[in-house]
Amino acid sequence: MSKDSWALAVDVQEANAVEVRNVFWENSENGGRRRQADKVDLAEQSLLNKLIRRSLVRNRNQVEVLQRDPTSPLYSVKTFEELRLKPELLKGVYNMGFNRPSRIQENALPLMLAQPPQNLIAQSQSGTGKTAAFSLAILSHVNPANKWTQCLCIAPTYELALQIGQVIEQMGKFCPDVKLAYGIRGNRLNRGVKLQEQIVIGTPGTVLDWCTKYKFIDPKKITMFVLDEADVMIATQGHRDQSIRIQRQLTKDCQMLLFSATFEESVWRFAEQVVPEPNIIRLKREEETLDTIKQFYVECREKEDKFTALCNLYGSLTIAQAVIFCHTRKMAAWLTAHLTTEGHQVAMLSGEMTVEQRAAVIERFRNGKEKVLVTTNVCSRGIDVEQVSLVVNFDLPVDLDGNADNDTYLHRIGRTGRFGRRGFAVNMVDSTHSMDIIKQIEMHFTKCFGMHHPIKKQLDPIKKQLDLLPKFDLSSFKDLLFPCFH
Ligand SMILES: Nc1ncnc2c1ncn2[C@@H]1O[C@H](COP(=O)(O)OP(=O)(O)OP(=O)(O)O)[C@@H](O)[C@H]1O
Repeated sequence: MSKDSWALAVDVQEANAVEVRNVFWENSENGGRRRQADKVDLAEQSLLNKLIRRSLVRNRNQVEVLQRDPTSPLYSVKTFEELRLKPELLKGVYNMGFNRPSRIQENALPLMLAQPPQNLIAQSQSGTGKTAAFSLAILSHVNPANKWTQCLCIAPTYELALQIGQVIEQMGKFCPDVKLAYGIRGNRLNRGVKLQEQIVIGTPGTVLDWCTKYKFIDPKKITMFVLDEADVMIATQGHRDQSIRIQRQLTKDCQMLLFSATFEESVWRFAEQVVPEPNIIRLKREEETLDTIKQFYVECREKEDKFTALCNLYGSLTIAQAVIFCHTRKMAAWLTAHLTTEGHQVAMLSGEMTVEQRAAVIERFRNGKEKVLVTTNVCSRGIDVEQVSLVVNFDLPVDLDGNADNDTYLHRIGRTGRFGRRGFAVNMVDSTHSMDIIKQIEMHFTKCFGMHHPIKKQLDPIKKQLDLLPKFDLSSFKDLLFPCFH
């Protein structure tokens, strides 16, 4: 790869842009330079998260609750029984294997089920139980005897809407009279029909058409409106306005609930437009640190040299599990092909794969079928595999200007303090520029954490203090890495 190649910082983009791109320049055959983009949109990322997640994301951060009426008592529940749910619904919850409410559910559920109805804006990271929470609120809210739509739920894409629908169907398994319909493109109904399903889940465009153009739904009879994935919603062209137009059709007594995994200023402004007089619940993400990570760098001359270094490390990589990060999918493909030719079994995540294919690769990796995963930054979102104890930055993370991308570095190798899993990071340095980047990263984290987290060139001097992964054989690292140093 050319030395001046660069990649966008994913975290920055996620906050600002419509889509996440990993962009790079490469020399084309006719000598010109070509721009390539590895795109993953936020809705896909969110779907990927849902497809691969089977349990709650553990989180120790405190929930912040901001009540509209600060004088009213703050309810929180530790058990589902306390919510006084219909028995068939409680059975559905237990049937899903939920024993007790998650952190966010402890506070959000009593608020959502309160009488008179309360509006809510809730933010917590992906996987903390938001979907399950509002699914329970929806099922508890609707009256099965009334054969009209009472609850509208909108999500950014067809696939995300289906995921929510599946949770509601599973949770409502013992509530046979509650029905749901999907307001998604391609789901055509005859003109003049009035929907009898109590719940409609869909995408903003279709749901808006069903309410206004086709009148399959009477928006004045909607008593609960749920907007999921607000951050993804506003990043999708048109969805923001359509969501607001749906909301304007509803009565002022309709209960409005909005959920988001992140809360930048733009999401906040949107949320305030959609949810009047809200109660607010926030659960902050646990900070990642480098405290338990041993970091090294290896000096190489060019990519072939980096490849040799990697092959030398390979035996150690596969004792535990490793993720290797490349700038671009082209580099990831090159590396995967070469590792495979050498007889190594590796998995690769690539931007060309469908979200289902990516989920399947992550699943196999999680189950240990492959020990090494090669990926680009963009594709790696959604991977949180506890047994990954080694991260290799085959290419160092840089931002648009070619400077060190510290956030991405932390995201790749950092761990949440609580679980404190030990880790090991190897950075491949192949130019004076990348040496400069490694220095920038080191300085940044020293300043930032007020503590020196050295990125060592040699393994040997600190080898003795490394009580690393129990099964890790460091001697092989040392011997095999050194040939690569200048
Ligand atoms: N109380 C609970 N007990 C055990 N598991 C739960 C509980 N609530 C949710 N889960 C499970 O945790 C996982 C994440 O939950 P959920 O999908 O509701 O989170 P989320 O915050 O909506 O995530 P996303 O933002 O990705 O949609 C799911 O597999 C879900 O079945």
